[in-house]
Amino acid sequence: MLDRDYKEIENNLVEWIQEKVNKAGCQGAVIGLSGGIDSSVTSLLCQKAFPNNTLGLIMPCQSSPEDRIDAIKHAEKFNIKYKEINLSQPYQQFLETINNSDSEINLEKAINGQRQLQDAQENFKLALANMKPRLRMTLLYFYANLNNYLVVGTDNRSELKLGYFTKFGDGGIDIAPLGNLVKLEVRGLAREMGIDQKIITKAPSAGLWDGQSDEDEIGLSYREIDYYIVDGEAEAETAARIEQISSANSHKLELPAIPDF
Ligand SMILES: Nc1ncnc2c1ncn2[C@@H]1O[C@H](COP(=O)(O)OP(=O)(O)OC[C@H]2O[C@@H]([n+]3cccc(C(=O)O)c3)[C@H](O)[C@@H]2O)[C@@H](O)[C@H]1O
Ligand SMILES: Nc1ncnc2c1ncn2[C@@H]1O[C@H](COP(=O)(O)OP(=O)(O)OP(=O)(O)O)[C@@H](O)[C@H]1O
Ligand SMILES: [Mg+2]
Repeated sequence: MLDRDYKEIENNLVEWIQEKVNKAGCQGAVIGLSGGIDSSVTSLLCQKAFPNNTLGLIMPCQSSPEDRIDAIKHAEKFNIKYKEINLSQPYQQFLETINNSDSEINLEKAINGQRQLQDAQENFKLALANMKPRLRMTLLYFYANLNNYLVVGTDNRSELKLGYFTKFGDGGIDIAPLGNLVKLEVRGLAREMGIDQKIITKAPSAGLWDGQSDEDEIGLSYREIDYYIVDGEAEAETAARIEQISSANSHKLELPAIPDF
């Protein structure tokens, strides 16, 4: 699986992005830059496809300062135009508005700047966390509208199979160039493209709360997930778990249900 011609994949994806953007009658691409591997690879592909019309947006939202630095370094290393727009305050204001308007919920902990939501009730934690990618999506579309660009998503095949993304958040995109590559293949492509080693080796994280890790939250390693997706190889229990998660989240890749009567 890992033994693929990544140079050829890179060239094909650059061409594919050009085709999709041109076919849409658009001029370029806007991408959220997180300092993680998926957005680093995607932004570099876009930069190669549209050297003068690629925009990276760094959007901290009570997130890791180190990831922000990694994103800036990546953009500067590859000469990717970027803007930084900090969403921590608007996010905070959303929470305060909910808190002041809805007497049934108490968001005091979150409002007091407590980034650690680990202790919160699961529903509460996800409801708060998922607002962050949805705010980012709003800004990405602002810049897409403004510049006649497409919003280029970073979702890979592993995340799409599991539905491991926020509906209408990081899943709210126009095209997904990495959508046919599993995470381990994205790493192969990143090495081929000269992405920083630090970005390639950092633990995948949605960065929605302190210490979040994809593999911990999913309860499976990308090695297990990817070998199952690509080769069908997995312990029976692992395979069943992947299919169960995938099926529960399949609605995220479908259009809203409409009555057929
Ligand atoms: N059967 C169904 N048919 C139609 N709609 C259905 C549905 N079941 C739920 N829904 C709707 O979907 C909502 C749940 O979906 P959603 O809001 O996405 O929320 P949910 O899937 O619970 O949470 C998002 C997950 O993605 C992870 N994530 C997010 C962002 C980035 C990354 C990353 O890898 O970087 C990972 C995050 O850590 C979390 O585990 C429900 O509240 C409901 O509105
Ligand atoms: N702080 C941020 N600023 C801008 N965009 C962000 C930020 N955090 C997340 N995103 C966007 O959301 C996408 C989904 O996050 P995700 O964590 O899956 O990808 P990643 O960070 O690029 O790679 P990894 O999965 O290895 O952490 C990112 O690729 C990026 O486009
Ligand atoms: Mg990340």
